[in-house]
Amino acid sequence: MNKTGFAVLVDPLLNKGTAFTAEERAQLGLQGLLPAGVQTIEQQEREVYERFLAEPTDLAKRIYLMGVRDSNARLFFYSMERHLTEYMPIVYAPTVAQSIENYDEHYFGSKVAYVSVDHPELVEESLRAFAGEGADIRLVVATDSEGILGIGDWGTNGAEILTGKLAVYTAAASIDPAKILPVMVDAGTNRKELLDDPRYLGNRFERVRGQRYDDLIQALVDASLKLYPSALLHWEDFGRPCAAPILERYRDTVLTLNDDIQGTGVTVLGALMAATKVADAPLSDSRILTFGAGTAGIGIADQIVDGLEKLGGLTSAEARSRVYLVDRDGLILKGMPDLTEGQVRYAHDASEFAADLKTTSLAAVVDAVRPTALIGTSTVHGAFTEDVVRAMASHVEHPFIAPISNPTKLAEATAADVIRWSEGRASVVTGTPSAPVDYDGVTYHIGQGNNALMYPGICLGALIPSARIVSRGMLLAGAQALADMIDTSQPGAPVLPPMSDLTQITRNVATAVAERALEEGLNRVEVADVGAAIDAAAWHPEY
Ligand SMILES: NC(=O)c1ccc[n+]([C@@H]2O[C@H](COP(=O)([O-])OP(=O)(O)OC[C@H]3O[C@@H](n4cnc5c(N)ncnc54)[C@H](O)[C@@H]3O)[C@@H](O)[C@H]2O)c1
Ligand SMILES: O=C(O)C[C@H](O)C(=O)O
Ligand SMILES: [Mn+2]
Repeated sequence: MNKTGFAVLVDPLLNKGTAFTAEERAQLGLQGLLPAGVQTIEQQEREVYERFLAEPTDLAKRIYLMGVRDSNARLFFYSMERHLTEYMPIVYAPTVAQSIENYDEHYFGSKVAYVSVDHPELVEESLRAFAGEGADIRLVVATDSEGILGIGDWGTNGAEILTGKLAVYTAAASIDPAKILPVMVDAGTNRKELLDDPRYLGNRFERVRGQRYDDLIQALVDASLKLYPSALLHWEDFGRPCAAPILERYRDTVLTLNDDIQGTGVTVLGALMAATKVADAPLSDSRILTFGAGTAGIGIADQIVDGLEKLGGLTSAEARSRVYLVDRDGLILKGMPDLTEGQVRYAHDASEFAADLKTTSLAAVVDAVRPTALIGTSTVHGAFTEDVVRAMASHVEHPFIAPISNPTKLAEATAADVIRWSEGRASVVTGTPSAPVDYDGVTYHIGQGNNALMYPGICLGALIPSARIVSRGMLLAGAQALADMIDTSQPGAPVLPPMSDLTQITRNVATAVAERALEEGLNRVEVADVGAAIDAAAWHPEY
């Protein structure tokens, strides 16, 4: 049944507000519901952008823009397309973290589907209710909010991470917002302030673990496969105990992507490949030290190892031996208690090191390991001190240094400090945007090492041929496509393409990923021309 009257105006995918023409107003029963003036989308957009500029704080800007998204999606994306670089840090990281931390003051619930560990039998109904009968959902994005960025467990207040990821999907990959379903998995929260806060809206109990939790996740996977068999399931910001096990359970049989593990892994691998061009060293010479061996840290390690093996020609054992991890208790060594499965893969033998090595000193570990690349996924602000960066730069002419913990306040170092302390020799990427750095007559542009560069393209590339799974080969093809966009001939050039090129990055990644899926025979539909299929699938924010 076609909607009329207010039902049109409150549907963000139908609403045009004051841009409805006189004819449309008559047809849709809107006469009397709008002021007399008729605007073009350009006029509306100018007003949106002026109001965006006038809002006093980043958080106020985000609340305003997401309000536009919720009332008129085409207008929001039309505006985002025009001001992508300015809107990204507001809609997405780092400002999304402020939305979540201040949720109680500003939200009454986010526009997402909620599923509860108490009611796995209602999961299918929740998805149907949110998407509407007959919806053509191609992408399900789920979080349980246990590990939001680096700010931890935010229970259902973490739902805003979904609205941020969704906006990026559509802005970057032109995925029709009507085809994306965000799901807040409510398994409780371990944040005491929330449990004690009368305004908290999620389940008021500690996180449920074990069989009941696994059953809820299985119910979500089952419902998604049943209702939307060709959809990709994207997992975001699950906590360390759950993220990797969920991915391992489903990655070989279901079309699925863990953004923090795989999206981050390919982003950093792409940057590392570009950095080896700057260093004029083969990828196979890389030695990796990852500080913060959790979900993202292990995801990056695994992805780099796959790259060293398949692109660098090392054996799998050789590739693994090039990775060193430091976590809370220092350098990860065989026999340490309570290692995760991922950490065990990279635990080194203590006999490789001097007996008096202070394994909890990052600078001392850098001196012992002599890594070419240092990656920060620890959430420890300032952990890459001057000593650490100078140690990196003393062993390698062009080290790769990636303090990518989010949001900005948790980053291991600033780009400016890393450039200064390495005397302009390090290739740097940061998780949130960094201003260019002037040092010794050169302007250094800093790549944003954020999985936003990759997850839209991987997903689009998997959806175009309706891939059965996201294979390791598809991920590597994506990383290669990213690295291929980098021209390192200019001094100060970044090792990742700029966020302003996000739609082109996404297209290149998607093309490579789709072509690899076809080569590997993972496609469920035939695609003769990937580029034409991407164009045909694209949703455009126009009236
Ligand atoms: N830029 C990106 O695209 C991107 C993607 C994913 C995650 N991240 C960031 O990475 C960070 C980690 O995320 P995660 O999902 O891996 O979290 P996580 O909790 O799974 O991992 C964090 C790890 O850091 C370790 N750690 C904590 N304190 C430490 C210390 N003092 N010394 C050494 N290690 C310490 C923890 O023990 C844990 O293993 C977050 O800030 C997140 O925003 C960035
Ligand atoms: O959300 C981001 O900005 C990147 C990443 O997924 C993270 O968890 O930090
Ligand atoms: Mn994340």
